[in-house]
Amino acid sequence: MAQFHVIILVPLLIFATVRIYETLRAYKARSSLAQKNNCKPPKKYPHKEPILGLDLFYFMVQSAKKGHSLKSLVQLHETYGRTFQATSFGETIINTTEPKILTTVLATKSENFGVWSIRAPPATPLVAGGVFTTDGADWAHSRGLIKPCFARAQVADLVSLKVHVDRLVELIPKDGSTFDLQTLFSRLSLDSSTGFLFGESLDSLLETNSIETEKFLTSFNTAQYGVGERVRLGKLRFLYRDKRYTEACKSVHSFIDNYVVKAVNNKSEEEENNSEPTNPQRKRYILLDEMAKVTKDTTDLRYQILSVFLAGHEATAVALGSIFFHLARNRAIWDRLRSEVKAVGNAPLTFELLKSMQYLRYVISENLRLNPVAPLMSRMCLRDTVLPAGGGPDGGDPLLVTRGQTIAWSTYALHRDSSFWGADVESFRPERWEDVRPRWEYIPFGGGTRICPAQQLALTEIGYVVVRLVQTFKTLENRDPEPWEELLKMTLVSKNGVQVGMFPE
Ligand code: HEM
Repeated sequence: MAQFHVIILVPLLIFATVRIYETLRAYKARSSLAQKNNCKPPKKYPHKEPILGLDLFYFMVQSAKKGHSLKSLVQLHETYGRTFQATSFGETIINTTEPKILTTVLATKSENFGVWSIRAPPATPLVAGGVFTTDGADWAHSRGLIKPCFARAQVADLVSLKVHVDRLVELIPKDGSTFDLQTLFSRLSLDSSTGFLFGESLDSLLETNSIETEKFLTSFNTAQYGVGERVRLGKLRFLYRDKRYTEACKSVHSFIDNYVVKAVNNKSEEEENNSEPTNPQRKRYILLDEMAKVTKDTTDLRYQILSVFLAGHEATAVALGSIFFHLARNRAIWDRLRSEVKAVGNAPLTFELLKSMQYLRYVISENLRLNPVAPLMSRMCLRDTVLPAGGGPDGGDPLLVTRGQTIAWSTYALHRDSSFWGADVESFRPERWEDVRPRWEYIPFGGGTRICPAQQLALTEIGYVVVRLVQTFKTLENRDPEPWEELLKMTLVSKNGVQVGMFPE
């Protein structure tokens, strides 16, 4: 018996001693790092329940129910400053809108911060790999796979987009009757992104969807809703047990696998015969075809492509929706935009022409300021790191963040910092872009190493769609008496859609 105790107790004692030693060593190293760099602790949220931080969680849940999550975050920053520490289910969260911290986390020391532990667990099994959820070497592999496809040559490919926009224009009632423009933009974005990603558009604007497409869309919505719920639940995500979620993920995989197998077979055949694609549709840049040049692993390809689809399939539609939400409520802005569009006459809408239209750029930028598509972002700290600001009572001193802490920022709140943007932060005023030159105060596409690879593609597509609609319709009328109400999914959309009436030229 005594021998048994020794066998059990000695290893336990050694293990405990090693752990205590390691903890003390880490504590000492952190203290000396903080001291050497004059780090100060950040301002703290005054939790009533400081262990799990349930009071703040409850406040945010109530805000979400009222559709005020983002406004509440702005208020929290107004009260506690650009950087403050809070607790969420026992974990430390550094909330910030400090540009100096964002530069460090996203660019200069980005290798010390990751997304895997934040994004991968809730997104599994829908997406188990790929650019959006991985870090380190896996992320570099995925980013390398998609890079060639987002090069400028591809961005300027507006021929395919024209076909989809023609269909959208067809579907808009010409007698001024009320309709939801947001729904049409969602279908446009879906058609254009699937064409570019899979090589075959879902053609949802044709209203002749196959049963498979309908099933895919329903399954994808269910799966995406499930991912959203799991993100919201955080550590408690194990409580989310919905069989429909697992079934939907399987159904999405089987739909995507058809495209993957087709792309791999095509590429293998071309490589065997040393030939070019015979199908003219596949002569343009298609993300899946480009990826199949590098890997023929169908499971890897499934997650690589789904990852990009998840990140980007609705972003353009969301941005277009909020632009028209504001245009419908601002006659003077619509008129000024029309003057600029009229001035270009019938010139072909190329990448260069769209880029040269200054007021169009102002309208798009102002919209992404006021309604950033991805309003909430975060990173997990992977290695102890000294941040250049965020410490001390006014947040002006360096701050040490340690492994396992989360840095969270609300792009929505950052874009409403009145000390940079002025007192009229809540106004949709494209003219402000005549004077402001933001750097890290404005990051609708993120920044640094993980900046959105599709930024140019998205801006070109948005510009093209706006110009086409302004060319085709002389009047845009708002048919929704309500102000903007937030609907926070993975993206930020208008809860009531974009209810408008339009009259052609
Ligand atoms: C207005 C449109 C869009 C906006 C505002 C936008 C914004 C963003 C933002 C904020 C990020 C996160 C960066 C980070 O984690 O720090 C991101 C990442 C990403 N976006 Fe976009 N995006 C848009 C359109 C698209 C489109 C159309 C696609 C693809 C077709 C796309 C593909 C991606 C991918 C793959 C990533 C992950 C990059 C990485 O982690 O390395 N985005 N985007």
